Formats: sequence, structure tokens, C-alpha cells
Amino acid sequence: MTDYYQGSLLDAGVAPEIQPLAPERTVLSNGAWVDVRPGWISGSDDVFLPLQTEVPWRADSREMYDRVVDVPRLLAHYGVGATLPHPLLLTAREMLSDHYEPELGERFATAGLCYYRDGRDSVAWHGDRIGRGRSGDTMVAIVSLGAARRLSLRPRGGGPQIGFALGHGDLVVMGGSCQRTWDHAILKTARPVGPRISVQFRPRGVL
Ligand SMILES: O=C(O)CCC(=O)C(=O)O
Ligand SMILES: [Fe+2]
Repeated sequence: MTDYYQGSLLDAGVAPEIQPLAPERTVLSNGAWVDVRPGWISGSDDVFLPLQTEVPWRADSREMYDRVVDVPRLLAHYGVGATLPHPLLLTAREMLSDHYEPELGERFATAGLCYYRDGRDSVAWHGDRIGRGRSGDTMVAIVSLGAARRLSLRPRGGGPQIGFALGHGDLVVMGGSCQRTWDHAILKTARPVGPRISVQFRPRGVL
């Protein structure tokens, strides 16, 4: 990998720190919702850069509907009990679990990391419904690091698309029926964008 992230000017020399949660909820149709907390992790250059160089990234493919498709991005998965690749991610996961457990009924247990090298890397429209997200309400919490990309969402049955611009250190949580009644995507962009790492925390059995 040659295209190293240069670090954001805002974050230069600032130690990483997780801010209080206090997310803002957008209620969608059919029992889905999205919580957003911009700037949840400040100083996140010191998280992005070690992840970029030290995580054992591999090419991604993903089961979608009835087939497996190549997904142009790199990926690493940390299952139940795995040691996360940066201590701040453990703190983030525990904070998310403490905050959402009363509503979710369980704690976040796994972390999927995705590395989008530039605007050509993407993930097509899908819901996280290979596992339990297919049949029941759940949550997927995403910490976005590096270059800003847009998380696009649209109802599965058709309807207008919405989107959230996810910048360095932002948190977004998709909840309720979002994985089975809505689809989401990180679409390709022709804009010159730098690399982005997405960290998705999920409960056990949600994929
Ligand atoms: O990159 C992101 O933030 C979203 C990734 C995603 O939807 C997935 O891997 O299931
Ligand atoms: Fe997803």
C-alpha cells in the first residue's frame, strides 16, 4: 500500500480521545432509525495511521442476495473474543455497549474493519442480513476514520435515498429494522478522496 493517509490538519498533534456519546436520532420508515454523533473520536489520526499500516488487510468478497460478489475494498474481521487492533477501539466498543445495551438487549461483540483506498473503493447496496439482522431488529455502530465518505440509505421497498457524510472520527449507528427494511451503501465517487477506514461494531451473530 503506497497511498498513505497524510493526517488531517485538524488532528495534527492531538491525542485520540473519545467524547461523550449523546447521539442525535433520525427516525426512518418501517421501524428503522439512524443515530449520528459527529466528531465522537477526536485526534483520530493516531488511530487511523496504525490501523492503516498494521491491520492484516485482505481483499473482500461478500455474500449478497443469492451470490458472492467482489467488493472493491480491503477488510479485516475481529470476531467474538478477538483482540482489537487498537486499544481505543475497545474503549469505543465498551462505551457503545454501555449506552445501547438497555435498548439493544445485548452488547456489541465483533468488529469488522473496512479500508477504502480511494473513491473507486465502495460497497454496493445491501443490508447486514446474512445473520440475525435478516429476521430481527439489531444495531450496527460505525466509527469512520480518515477521508469523508457518504453512507447512503434507501428503503428496500423503494423510495427516496438519504445520506450521511461521515467524516474523521464520526459515529453512526443503524438501528431498529434498518438492516432488513433498508439498504445502505458506500457508493463510488469521482471526487478525489483519500483513504477511509470504517470500523463496524455488531452484536454476536449479526453479519
Ligand atoms: O463503510 C461503511 O461504513 C459501511 C460498511 C458496510 O456497510 C458493511 O461492511 O456492511
Ligand atoms: Fe453494511
